[in-house]
Amino acid sequence: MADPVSSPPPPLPNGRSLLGFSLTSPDLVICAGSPDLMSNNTIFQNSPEILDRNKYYSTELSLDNGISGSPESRAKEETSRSVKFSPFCQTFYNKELSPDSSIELSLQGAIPAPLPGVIGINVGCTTDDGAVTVVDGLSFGKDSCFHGGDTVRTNAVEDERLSLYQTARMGNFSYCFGGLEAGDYDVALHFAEIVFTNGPPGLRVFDVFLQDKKVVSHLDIYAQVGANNPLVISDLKACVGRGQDLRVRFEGLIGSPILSAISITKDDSACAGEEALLAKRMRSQVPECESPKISDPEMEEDYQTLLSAYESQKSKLTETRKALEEVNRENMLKTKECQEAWKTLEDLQNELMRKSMHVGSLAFAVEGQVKEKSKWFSALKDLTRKLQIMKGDQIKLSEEARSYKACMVDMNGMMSIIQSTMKHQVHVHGDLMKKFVEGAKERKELYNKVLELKGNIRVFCRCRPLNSEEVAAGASMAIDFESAREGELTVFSNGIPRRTFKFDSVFSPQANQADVFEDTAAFATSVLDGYNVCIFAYGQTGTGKTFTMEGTKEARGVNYRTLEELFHIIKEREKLFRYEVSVSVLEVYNEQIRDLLVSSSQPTATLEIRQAVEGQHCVQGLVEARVNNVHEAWDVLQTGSTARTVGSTNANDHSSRSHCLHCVMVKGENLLNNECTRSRLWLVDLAGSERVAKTEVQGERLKETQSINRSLAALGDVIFSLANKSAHTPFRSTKFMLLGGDSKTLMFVQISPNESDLSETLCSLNFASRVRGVELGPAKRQLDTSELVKYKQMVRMFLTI
Ligand SMILES: Nc1ncnc2c1ncn2[C@@H]1O[C@H](COP(=O)(O)OP(=O)(O)OP(=O)(O)O)[C@@H](O)[C@H]1O
Repeated sequence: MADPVSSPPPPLPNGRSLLGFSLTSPDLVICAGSPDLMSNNTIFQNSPEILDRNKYYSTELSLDNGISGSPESRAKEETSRSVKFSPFCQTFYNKELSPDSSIELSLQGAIPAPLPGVIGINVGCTTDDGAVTVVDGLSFGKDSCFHGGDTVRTNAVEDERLSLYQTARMGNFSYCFGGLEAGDYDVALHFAEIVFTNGPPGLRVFDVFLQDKKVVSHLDIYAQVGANNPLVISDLKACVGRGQDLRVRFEGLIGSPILSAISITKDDSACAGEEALLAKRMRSQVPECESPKISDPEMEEDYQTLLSAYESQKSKLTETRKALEEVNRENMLKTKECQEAWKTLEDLQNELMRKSMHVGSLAFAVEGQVKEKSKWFSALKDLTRKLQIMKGDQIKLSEEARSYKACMVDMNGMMSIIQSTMKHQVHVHGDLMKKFVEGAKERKELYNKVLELKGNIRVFCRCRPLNSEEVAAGASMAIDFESAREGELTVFSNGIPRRTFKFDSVFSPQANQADVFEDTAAFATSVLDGYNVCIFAYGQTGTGKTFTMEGTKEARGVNYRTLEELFHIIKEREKLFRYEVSVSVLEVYNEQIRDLLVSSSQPTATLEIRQAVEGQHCVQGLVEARVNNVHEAWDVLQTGSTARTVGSTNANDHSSRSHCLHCVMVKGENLLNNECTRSRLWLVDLAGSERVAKTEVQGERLKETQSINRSLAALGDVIFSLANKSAHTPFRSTKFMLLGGDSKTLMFVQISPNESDLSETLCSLNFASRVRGVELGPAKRQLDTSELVKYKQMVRMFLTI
């Protein structure tokens, strides 16, 4: 006897496998939010329809056919195991299932009953999706008869012919078609990968069961036809017994199964053949019995015995049939009970599934809460620790505050002491400041006094060395510097000492520029103390006036060194004094004043001297360039010097034919008492004095030389006027009145050592000596003006020879 149950009930699904994900995993959230799933679809909204379990588990018992079906039908089953793709699929994609995939077809025991039936379902399609889809003459209506899974929809499949594949069902689901006539059916399944459209293969592998028999195994749609392409597996044979349902179930091996459409058509030919075969077998198994005619009494007896045995067997068979029918009825009842139990079980499973999902989401939420709680807990722990530290700090601070409070009392006492000390100090400071200002003033006055004692007009004599031409010509020295340290020099003529001169300083040809400046530096201090200073070089052409004043880049002269000293003292005094320095450069040429800072391209206006304050004069409209350091000042002075008028004389190839006057204006402010000063430093390189007869010049150059000599004679007037401290300069015709006023004057008298220049040398020395003598001696104050006039006339006479 065969097993009375045609197919075992499917294994009881648990909530976890139904869900397809771990309850505590975040898959739940990801699935719900996946863009591949329709957002308005939930598992609850797509609850499966209740299957007709009366049919699902009904079992037909037949002694005639047995459970496995006839050998013929088994033979047919063997031959019908095949994989068939629809022409549609083959035409468009021409692909086959992978070797791993196989499709099995099993023929169930069937009772022949010619029933019409064609079912087409567009899986995942709802009534909202519109009209019925027709493919290959078969209509596909809205989705029904399903159990489990979710609907999926895609817009990627736009071809109208492929509209069947725009919707699908995904998950572990099954279809159950009830009310079918008993018989064989052809089942065609339509698949398309519309979710994992980017692959790779192997993301979704599943099996298909027909009437609980696996007919397709390890199906991987993406591996077969790629994404958004149809795959049709047709001619899957299913046999439906009387009162049975047709069941198609999908089980995922990797991921969830997916189905786009399903079609079922009745296979009449198979049923007809099966029916005929069944009738033949029925006939062969139940032959008609006729009573044979037996003549032999023994045989008659045997026959009767057999007949009675047959009758008894027949009655037993009838009883057995009755018993079987009874068993069948009981079985039906039990089946009904089982179906009810199954339905209850399924309800429970659904409930369990819902609960599991709820538990899953709760678990997820709890997990989140736990995480949040632990976060808060650690934050709380952190805060507690900080609070403890702060408490400790607060205790320390309280202690410190207490000690500070105690200190404050002492501090207040100290404060009052400090305040009174401060007051005293401020008072002392005021006194000190007053004393300092007075001291500074006193120092200035004393310094000035010293300079005054040295003489307001001081005369330094400097002798240049014999130049190479003079040496080559065998020139002899006319000056002896043995007593130069005492400020004396002796003039020789033909080897006999003719006369000795005494000056404030005498510099022999061996003295360098630094030696010369050593005694000059004090004048820079005087300028910053607010005194006017005038330093000029006087002498015969080519005796080194320009060399002493300007110098060269390698051997800086008085001009550069005085400026350097000036800015050095300004830097030293910067905390006590604020100074502003500006410079002008002008030349006196042919009795005309020219501003050397005005570009030669600009029209030159005749500059005139005006009286500024009592005893002081200034040039109106003279450019004054503001300078901040020695470099800026030197650059400006150099610009002016290069514009100076020079010419060639017998005595000097590059003789200065004009008087070059550099004026440095200093404005000072004492930051302690706000006392302001305004002073000038004149640095004058005079044109060379020379005798007209000696230089043999004529025409313009003669006029030029005469003009130079005239102005130098006028300089004598100015100097003597300074010596007299006369507020009124009697020689207004000279431009040197500029140098007038309360000036300290330093005169460099430059001489030549050459004996052939002796007469010019004597003239210069005499002039310088008289000037010095006039100024220095106490006789100065009682200076005889007739004597002064005599000297001036001497100078004039000498210069015009
Ligand atoms: N003390 C000295 N040591 C070395 N060389 C000197 C010295 N004095 C003058 N000389 C040189 O003598 C030459 C003439 O000097 P400088 O031009 O300075 O004379 P000057 O008196 O300015 O002439 P002028 O009045 O014609 O302009 C220059 O070549 C200069 O370098």
